[in-house]
Amino acid sequence: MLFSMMIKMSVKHNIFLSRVNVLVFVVFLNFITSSAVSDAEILVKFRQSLKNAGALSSWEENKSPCNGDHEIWNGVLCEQGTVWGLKLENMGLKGVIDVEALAQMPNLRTISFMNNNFDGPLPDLHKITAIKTIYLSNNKFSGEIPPADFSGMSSLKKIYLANNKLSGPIPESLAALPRLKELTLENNEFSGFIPSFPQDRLKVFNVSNNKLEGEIPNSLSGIDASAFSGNKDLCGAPLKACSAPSKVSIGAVVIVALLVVVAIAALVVVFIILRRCKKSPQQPDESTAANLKRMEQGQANNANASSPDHTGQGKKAEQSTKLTFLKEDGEKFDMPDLLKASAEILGSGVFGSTYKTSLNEGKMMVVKRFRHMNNVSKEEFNEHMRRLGRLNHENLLPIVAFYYRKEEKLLVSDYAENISLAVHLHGNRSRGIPCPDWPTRLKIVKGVAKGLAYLYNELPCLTAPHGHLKSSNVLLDATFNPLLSDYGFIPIVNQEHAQEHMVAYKSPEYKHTGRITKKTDVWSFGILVLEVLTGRFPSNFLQQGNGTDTDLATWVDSVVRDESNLELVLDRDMAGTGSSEGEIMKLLRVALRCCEVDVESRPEFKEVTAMVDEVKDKDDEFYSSYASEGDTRSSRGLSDDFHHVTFK
Ligand SMILES: Nc1ncnc2c1ncn2[C@@H]1O[C@H](COP(=O)(O)OP(=O)(O)OP(=O)(O)O)[C@@H](O)[C@H]1O
Repeated sequence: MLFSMMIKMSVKHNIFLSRVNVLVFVVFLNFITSSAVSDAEILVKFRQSLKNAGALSSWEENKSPCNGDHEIWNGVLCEQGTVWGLKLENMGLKGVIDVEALAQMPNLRTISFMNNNFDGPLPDLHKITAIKTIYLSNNKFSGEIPPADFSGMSSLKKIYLANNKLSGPIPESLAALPRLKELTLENNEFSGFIPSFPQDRLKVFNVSNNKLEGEIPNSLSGIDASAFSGNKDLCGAPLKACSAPSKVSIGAVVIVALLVVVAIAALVVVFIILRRCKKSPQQPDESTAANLKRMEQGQANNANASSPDHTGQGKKAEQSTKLTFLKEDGEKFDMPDLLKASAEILGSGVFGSTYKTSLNEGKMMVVKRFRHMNNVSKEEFNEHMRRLGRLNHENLLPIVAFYYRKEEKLLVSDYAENISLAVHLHGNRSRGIPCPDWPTRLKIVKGVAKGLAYLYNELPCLTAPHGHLKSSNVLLDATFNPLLSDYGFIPIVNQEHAQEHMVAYKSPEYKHTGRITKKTDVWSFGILVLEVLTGRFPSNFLQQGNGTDTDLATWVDSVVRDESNLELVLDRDMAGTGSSEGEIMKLLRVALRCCEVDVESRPEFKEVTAMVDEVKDKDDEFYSSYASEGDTRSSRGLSDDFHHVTFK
């Protein structure tokens, strides 16, 4: 308060301040911001080794990252003017995590770099000795973790490393951590035995879908079996008992030795044949590879600056880059028209990168590259695109044109002026990104429901008509009208990629039964509405396979069981909520019903649309009758312990 008053005074009466006053002010300023300034310096240095760090452009060394408990910089968590956490999620970050820099921040207790593109070995985290929670899931970290990498980290309570490509043994030093409560290592390539974690301390534990083998340590026998599923050769409680080792007879040893000799001989023969074949190699499809390369180069050049290709090679590439248009009306152009303009990268998603570019007349277009649709033939792809191209609804982003090549596909669409819901919910306020108020959020939710209902009607053959509903795929036009994007892709995305990345495959039913259903999009819609109302990233709330449901819905459900707690879950930045609590609660209950883990109890989308239609932006006399039935609506299983899923 005093600080802001002084700033105001200094601006207003600047010219009247005496030299002495200025001096006193500067000394005072230095005194109260000294620790924040040093955080700023460290973080600016930390950012230098990151790539694709556009989301951190608010990090300016001469500005403090925090104002009291409020963050000024994007992605920092503040307490009493100092940075206690970094939450750099979903930012497409790459490069090197400068641990040396972070180790200099005495108050740093939590870091999350989830859902980015970091690769290479896991950073040497034990240098940040006082750290309590580390979230690095959903990146591309790979390689072995040295056995002693976590030694000495006596404060460490939570480590999330799921969905990376980490390999080798699970480090012994992890099992030796004295305070470790939560550990997720699922969907990696860890091999060998599970070390012996001390009994009864781990509340969240998951090592499913690795290459682990051997007997599960006794201390972990009480954990749900799903936490160990999908491994190479694990046995013992909670899985089936290990079979006793059988005695090996001399005869068996002789047979195995003989087999080995035969196998080696066969390998030698194959080797000789291969060497002979090498003398007349088959030529690779040069033209395809080269054309793609040229096109990629064209795009890369254009991502930086306007650079039309005047070479003969460029001409060849132009010829091979014919766009197929999906609508009769509307301007026609070709790939070189898009590539001539200077393109700006909007971001990199799970399918590839997305660029904004402008046509000759200045019309903004968006080109999205897909790299994970290789298994689909040209005919299938064309047919599916034409089916999507026939869709027409005010809440769908139309696909204007597409381009097919075996190795990659491009989709062209109009540019949505206000980018996406994700940007407005989680974007940087200090960069002038407005925060939508309650009526705007309700308008967006209603539009999304309409768009989704239309998809259910028009694409009845698709199990999940959208399949990838999330806030960055809800684009916003100039009037904040929502436009769904990336819909209807499930049939054309490579299965393994879809399973790993698409929202539909993260639904509870996919986790439990390996299937998605007609109600999977209903679940995604529920999660999206909760994100809209709470302002929280759903990916911060991971669902674990050990019996404790810890998703965003469970957390909200457990807090608003007592409706007077509504305020505790609502986004604090959402304005315009006065006299609307009843209606907000109504929408929240609809969202929770959509998030029923049990697919049977989850409503059909038609029902959801009707319920959303009823929500108004102001309370009226109907609210009192609604409130009396409110608690009976949700039958979700509730978790007592939801603290471990909140970021703090
Ligand atoms: N037509 C468009 N107009 C404006 N912004 C867009 C458009 N299409 C995509 N974007 C924005 O560009 C960014 C990158 O989009 P992209 O689709 O590549 O990634 P994503 O939505 O984050 O992830 P995913 O690949 O899973 O959909 C996102 O912020 C997205 O909202």
